[in-house]
Amino acid sequence: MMLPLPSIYRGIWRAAVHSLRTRGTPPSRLLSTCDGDPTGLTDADTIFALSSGHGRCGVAVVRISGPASAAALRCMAGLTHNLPPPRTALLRSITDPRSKEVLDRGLVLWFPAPHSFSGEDSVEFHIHGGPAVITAVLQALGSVPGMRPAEAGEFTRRAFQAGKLGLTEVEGLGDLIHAETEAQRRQALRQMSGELGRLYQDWSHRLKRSLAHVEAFIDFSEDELIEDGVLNQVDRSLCDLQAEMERHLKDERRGERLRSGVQVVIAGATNAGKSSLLNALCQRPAAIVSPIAGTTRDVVETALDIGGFPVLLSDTAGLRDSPDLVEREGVRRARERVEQADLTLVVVDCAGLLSEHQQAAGFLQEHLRSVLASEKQPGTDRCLLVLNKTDLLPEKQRQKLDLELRGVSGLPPVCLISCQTKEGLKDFLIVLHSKVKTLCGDPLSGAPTLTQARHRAHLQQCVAALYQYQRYRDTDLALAAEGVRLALTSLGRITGRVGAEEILDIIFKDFCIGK
Ligand SMILES: Nc1nc2c(ncn2[C@@H]2O[C@H](COP(=O)(O)OP(=O)(O)OP(=O)(O)O)[C@@H](O)[C@H]2O)c(=O)[nH]1
Repeated sequence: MMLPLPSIYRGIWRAAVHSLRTRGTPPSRLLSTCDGDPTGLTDADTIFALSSGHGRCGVAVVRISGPASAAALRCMAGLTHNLPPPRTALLRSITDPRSKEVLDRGLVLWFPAPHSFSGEDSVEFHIHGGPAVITAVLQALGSVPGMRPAEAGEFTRRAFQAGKLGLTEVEGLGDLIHAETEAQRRQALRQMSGELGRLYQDWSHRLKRSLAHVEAFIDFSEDELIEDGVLNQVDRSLCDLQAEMERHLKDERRGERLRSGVQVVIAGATNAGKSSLLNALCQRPAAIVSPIAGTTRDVVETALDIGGFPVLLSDTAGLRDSPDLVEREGVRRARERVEQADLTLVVVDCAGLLSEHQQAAGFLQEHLRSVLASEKQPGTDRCLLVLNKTDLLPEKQRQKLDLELRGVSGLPPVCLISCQTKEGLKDFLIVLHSKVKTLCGDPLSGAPTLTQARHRAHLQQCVAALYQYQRYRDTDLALAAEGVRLALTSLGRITGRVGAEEILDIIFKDFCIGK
């Protein structure tokens, strides 16, 4: 790129500041999560809270963050002169600063700023985890001037404000705390390590660069200070970026599914053994089982861990026409669940199937269509056919059925089970696990995936804004630039950090030779 003379730097800087001020909202500030708090709580306060879980436990951790941390440590751990070496546990008596009564004997740790979780001076007290000890220490801390109990998430908010964590890392941390299965833990840890944040930061940087170039072209091309090829370069860069974002969005919601749980719905005719299957999978009588057709009327949900993947399993009302209003509502709900399901387990009573149908495969295809409410060939990748009650079949017939259905095109994987004898359940679980795994993807392999609907919405806005650039590129460059600015703002809402200063930095870096 051709660069202006040093005397022009100031002009560029002024023009850039001016253009950012006058053309729409600058994508500058940190997100409003950090805005002033109407409750009057300020970041100058030193905050404290029990950071370990509530209830009786061996050791409880009380965390303090803010400018008065050192004072609290001194007065409560009897350290009149020197503070302990940073990040080194020291066994001390912990006393009430008012009465000087010893409250407990425990470990104290000192984390001077900026090398702490929150980026501020911080202290940890590792005390005995009895409720009376915890209450006494928290009350004593409340009596230290400048200290107050922390609001929910305030330590993390301070870490974010101090630039210790990006928004995606903050979200990863939240997910890690809430992770209930192994795969969720892996995904959350990966996000917390900043991989997703770095991907978005890279995109953000490329957008800022393009925006800076377009802005400069608008302001200086008439003075012939900007090379003609600049816009073509921006076109190429934005086109590449858009393709990357669209690929990232085409992930079939695997990361979000893993984060919130795979919706697996058990559906089928009455008395097929759907509730029995739910109970067998969760190993408790969660749903009522009875020989009376139409027993289950509402949706019964349970959360399961299938080989490290989270599953939300729903039993539904048996599908049949009924004059009963309540049952009809149950069937409507069942159909609604099937529509929203990531995976449907279509349960069929195989004893009834054989006695009534010579051609099991043909009947099952028809049955699947009616359960999945699909006119076309039912999607075989989002469903499993579970033939239950094999214990009622003579062995020969069971084998015949197995052979007949193996590899029939147009049918999803077929599992023969008996909820009564548990035969076939192990193999069924293997098939189910593999399905769920495919639906969630491997959280550790490949590029980091989207994990939240929030990210998806902002990214979709980002891509739409890049289309705006393309649309106006040849007719109205100011509107096209606005598209890039909107894209940057949308992306900034994910990462939580887009600053006008950063755009100006890039203008300087790219256009000032010798700097
Ligand atoms: N022999 C045999 N009976 C079973 C098996 N699984 C379920 N049953 C019986 O079949 C009947 C219906 O079972 P449910 O689990 O209530 O069936 P459902 O599909 O939930 O029935 P609805 O509530 O009517 O939709 C009960 O009497 C069960 O004990 C099985 O594998 N073998």
